[in-house]
Amino acid sequence: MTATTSSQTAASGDIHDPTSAAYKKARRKYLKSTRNRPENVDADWTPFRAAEKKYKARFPPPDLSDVLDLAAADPARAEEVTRGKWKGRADAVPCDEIPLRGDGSDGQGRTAYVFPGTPGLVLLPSFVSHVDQRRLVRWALSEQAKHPNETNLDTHYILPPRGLWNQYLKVRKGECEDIEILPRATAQPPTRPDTPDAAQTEPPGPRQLVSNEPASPANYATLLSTPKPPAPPSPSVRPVSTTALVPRLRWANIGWYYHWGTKQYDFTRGPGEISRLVRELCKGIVRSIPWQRVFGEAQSTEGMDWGQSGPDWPDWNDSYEPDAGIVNFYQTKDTLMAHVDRSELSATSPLVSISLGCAAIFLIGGLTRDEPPTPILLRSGDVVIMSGPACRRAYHGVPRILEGTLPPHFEGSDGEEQEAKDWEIYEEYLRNTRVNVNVRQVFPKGFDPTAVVPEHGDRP
Ligand SMILES: O=C(O)CCC(=O)C(=O)O
Ligand SMILES: [Fe+2]
Repeated sequence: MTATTSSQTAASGDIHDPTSAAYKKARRKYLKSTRNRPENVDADWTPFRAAEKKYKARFPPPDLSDVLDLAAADPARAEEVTRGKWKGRADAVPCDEIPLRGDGSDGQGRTAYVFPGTPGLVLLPSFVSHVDQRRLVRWALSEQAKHPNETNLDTHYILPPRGLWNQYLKVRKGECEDIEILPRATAQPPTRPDTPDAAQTEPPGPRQLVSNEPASPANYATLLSTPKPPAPPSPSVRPVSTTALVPRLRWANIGWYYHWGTKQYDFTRGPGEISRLVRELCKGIVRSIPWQRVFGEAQSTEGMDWGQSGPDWPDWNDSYEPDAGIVNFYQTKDTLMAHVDRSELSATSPLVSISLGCAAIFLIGGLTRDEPPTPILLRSGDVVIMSGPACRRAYHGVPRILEGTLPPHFEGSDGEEQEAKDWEIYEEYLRNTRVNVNVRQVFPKGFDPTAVVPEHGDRP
């Protein structure tokens, strides 16, 4: 255990302890910010918005007794749960345990949970082995968040060719200077803020999520012909050191490239790479689910619209093929507001979401914001699957990252890791970070994108 670990939950930093500096500071800020607040300000909130507000609250820290936390009942995770201070309840939400397929010889967690209130939602607590969790973190920072993949920082900065994180490792190891990373805008004429292009830039900061038409095989030709101009770099961005930029990394794409301005995939850029590690892990996860137990006769089919070709779940063991996604990097104050992922043509195929590092509150609701969401405490190694018509396009979000919750298995070097020498730099970053690997399938089985001609123009 390192020195930072034992001190992270000391009195000064524990928000739950009314005598701590952290508690008093949060209280002061709360009183200041609510001083002139009109009454009834929350009268019009949707149930989803109300839940977001509840878990976002800095003061008093939210009560998590109605948050599903399956680790709270798992003796193997006791240290992780007690050390982190934040704790929900294993019986907070109605859900049913189902056994996973396979013999369990891989030593991973072998049970999943399904939710009668949200058919198609599957939770696999502690599914990813500790070794794979560390591998995924290394992969996300060192391999995925760099060219030719795109990150949120690429629009505004000229990032080092070896990738921001690899540059940072060199700086931290004393192998090079903490060089300034230059803004992209200096190399180009300034953009007037009122031009249409500028309106399509994703501003620095939290991801902006606006409404878009759901993608489907029927509108694929339109998607192809929608212009997707590159987002212009912000003219107000200043040079910044590598060290200062690392905590501002928010996302990196996986596979097909996403165009934030139109909220559509830019298929003209070709299929981006999808790493073997992620592909095999996700395919293994989907194959391990007894889908019959999730969608079979026992479950209600009411309101389950699978579309013209009917339920596709019986084929998923063979037809599931991840080809896109995003790695999200959250610092402890970051949130992801309620949204629906509907840019993929397949509206039912499993979306596999892997949590790493610090824990978070995940809210998953229904097809509108009016359905009260289910709150789930996601910890490192947990996997969520969103699938089928009631869940794949359900509203969901992450209103809170839970500080001080990095589990013990990320601490210290693992003797078997070849590059164990630099692990402490990863560990330090993870103390304030949650990484989410969010993997999707864009094209439904049997859909041939090369056979479609754009509405106006040539094939990509
Ligand atoms: O971080 C998470 O658990 C969810 C991320 C997500 O919903 C997304 O990337 O669309
Ligand atoms: Fe999402």
